[in-house]
Amino acid sequence: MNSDLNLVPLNSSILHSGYQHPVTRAWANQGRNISKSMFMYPIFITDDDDAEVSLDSMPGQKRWGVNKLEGFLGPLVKKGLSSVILFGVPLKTPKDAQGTLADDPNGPVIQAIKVLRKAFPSLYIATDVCLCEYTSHGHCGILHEDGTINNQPSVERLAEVAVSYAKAGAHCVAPSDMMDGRIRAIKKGLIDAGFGNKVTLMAYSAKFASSLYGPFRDAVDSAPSFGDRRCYQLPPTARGLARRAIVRDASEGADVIMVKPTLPYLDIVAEARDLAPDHPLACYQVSGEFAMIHAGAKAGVYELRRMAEESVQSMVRAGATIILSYFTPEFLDWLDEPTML
Ligand SMILES: NCc1[nH]cc(CCC(=O)O)c1CC(=O)O
Ligand SMILES: [Zn+2]
Ligand SMILES: [Zn+2]
Repeated sequence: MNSDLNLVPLNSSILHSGYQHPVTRAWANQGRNISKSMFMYPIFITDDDDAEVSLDSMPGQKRWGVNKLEGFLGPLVKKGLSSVILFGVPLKTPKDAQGTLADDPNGPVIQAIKVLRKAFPSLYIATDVCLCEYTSHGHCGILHEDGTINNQPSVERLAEVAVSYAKAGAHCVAPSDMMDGRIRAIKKGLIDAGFGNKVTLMAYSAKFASSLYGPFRDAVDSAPSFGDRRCYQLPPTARGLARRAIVRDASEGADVIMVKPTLPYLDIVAEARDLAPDHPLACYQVSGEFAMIHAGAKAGVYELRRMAEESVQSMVRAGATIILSYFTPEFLDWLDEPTML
């Protein structure tokens, strides 16, 4: 008696022959490999110049003072670190409703840009642009009396901050606030200040209101003092809004499109690849994803390196060309070792 299986022609029923050897597994990779230059390392810089403070919720990550940056990053640059993204963490100076500290010339981010430009001439320096680390209320924009977002002054302030970072020497500004129209406002600010063709604008375009930002908010002390971010970060179910935000930001002048978080949103990464096929596409593997991968490894669910590699491989498969990850230092080592294919 013939089973259905026997009706399948022999040549199309066999796949193992195409990947039983490490060499054929390498050939099965239909596209790009993970490479060192894809990685951008997020760094927390605080306003205590000699600080080196471990973060409980993010294994191996620290809050750094500007005096420690050269010693910390030197070995990583030697291993091939090509880019960083800076987050300011002011803990000593009082915050206000406008986020005045965001572009304080003596603040940690502007100081760090200058130190890093000097110490590592080849290192590409991006800066996160947002107000939540600097506002007394912890929201990403400026508020009306009733606590809702006041969009126009928010985008004006964000553009001002982005231009200050450009003036200090940042190669790239990356607004993560999710205010409407901030890409256009920042692009215009950069052009008017003479940075139009010098500074990259990386837009956190599809940024979802996620549970996965918890460790970051601990790290930078930026949890909102009331309410939440659901009026400006995207609802997790909103594929349509994500698509519109990606198209809008590309049309407003973004040089790079970002999707964040990554693993629960790989479909959106693939959408972004289609909607903005000619833009570099960044994926932010956020603090909660990093913590989750560590926690699973600690619980014996999987081996850390394999899971970290699998997570980044999935982003690249979906279309990512840039990976923001707290695993960057590990990948600089792993990519020098034989792959695990
Ligand atoms: N605008 C702030 C900001 N910029 C980057 C992250 C998340 C980074 C991470 O979790 O690693 C957040 C947190 C948030 O929006 O609440
Ligand atoms: Zn913010
Ligand atoms: Zn609300």
